[in-house]
Amino acid sequence: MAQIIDGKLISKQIKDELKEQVQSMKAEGTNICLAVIQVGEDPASTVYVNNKKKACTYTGIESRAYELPESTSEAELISLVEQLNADDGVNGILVQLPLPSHMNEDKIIRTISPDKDVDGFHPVSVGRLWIGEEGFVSCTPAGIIQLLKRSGIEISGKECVVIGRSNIVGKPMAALLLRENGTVTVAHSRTENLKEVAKRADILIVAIGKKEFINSEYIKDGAVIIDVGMHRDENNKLCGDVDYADAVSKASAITPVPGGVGPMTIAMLMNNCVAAARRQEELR
Ligand SMILES: NC(=O)C1=CN([C@@H]2O[C@H](COP(=O)(O)OP(=O)(O)OC[C@H]3O[C@@H](n4cnc5c(N)ncnc54)[C@H](OP(=O)(O)O)[C@@H]3O)[C@@H](O)[C@H]2O)C=CC1
Ligand SMILES: Nc1nc(=O)c2c([nH]1)NC[C@@H]1CN(c3ccc(C(=O)N[C@@H](CCC(=O)O)C(=O)O)cc3)C=[N+]21
Repeated sequence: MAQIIDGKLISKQIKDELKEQVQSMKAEGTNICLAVIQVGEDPASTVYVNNKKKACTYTGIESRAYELPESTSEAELISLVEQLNADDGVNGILVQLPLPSHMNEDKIIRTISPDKDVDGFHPVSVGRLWIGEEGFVSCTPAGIIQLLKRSGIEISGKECVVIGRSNIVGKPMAALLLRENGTVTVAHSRTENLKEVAKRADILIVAIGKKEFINSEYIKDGAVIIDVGMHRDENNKLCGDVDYADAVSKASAITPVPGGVGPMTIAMLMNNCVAAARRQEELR
């Protein structure tokens, strides 16, 4: 029987730990505030943004929501980000992705001050991660490391295969597994013999963006399966990049969707906000 890794429960534990830290910081006069910017009304983004607001309320972090119309110009968005960079009352800035197609996401991400980059997407944060300096780490991969550690799964020395090489999931995931002394392979759409490559994994992280793509044929007996994917099926039910019903028979541990990686992303965002406020306090 596979161990079901309960991301909802583990994320609650982390949020409870953070809640206490936020309380004691508040008692010493440090308020913590996250600014969340959403451009347009993509329904999936609205769900995620609302989950972030709820987590802020739960942990005692103030959240400021900026809901901008789809028609907002890039210059207007940049000017809002610059204003928030300069605002001492704001500790973290998150611009929800994807942005409308008339905007250059990389340019917007670079506008966010690296000191307030709680998503960990700024090139400065990415560089710090790869050279092992302290900095903000992308929330989804950071959450996956917490899931593994808190489930008692050893990373050091293990064969870790990451499928997907996006800047926000696959690449930072590879960096973190390497930092934890895993032996890391990154696979992608040009990988030959993906099944064989995936089957090497003791720990298989799947971030492809294709509904239920990975089944038991890609899985070594006893592997740990982490499913980052997020989709809705024909019946509007959430599902992942992994065919859970099939994969569960081979895995020693597996994350469900929903209730796996998703809630951890939000918990790590809260963690990054607390860290941002701490660092800014030290710099003052
Ligand atoms: N739960 C959470 O908190 C989060 C969930 N997500 C979800 O995770 C998934 C991945 O997100 P993201 O990384 O942003 O996605 P991207 O679309 O940016 O990247 C997908 C990656 O998968 C690779 N890929 C695509 N098709 C294949 C294939 N057939 N075989 C092997 N590799 C393939 C691509 O390769 P190539 O580079 O060659 O094109 C690319 O590197 C999505 O479902 C997304 O919704 C994302 C962020 C957070
Ligand atoms: N700047 C930016 N930062 C992000 O971190 C970011 C982003 N843009 N754009 C989109 C992706 C996706 N993402 C998720 C967050 C929470 C859940 C989550 O809470 N999932 C729940 C279910 C949610 C539901 O009910 O739909 C679960 O898996 O149990 C999922 C996905 C953050 N992202």
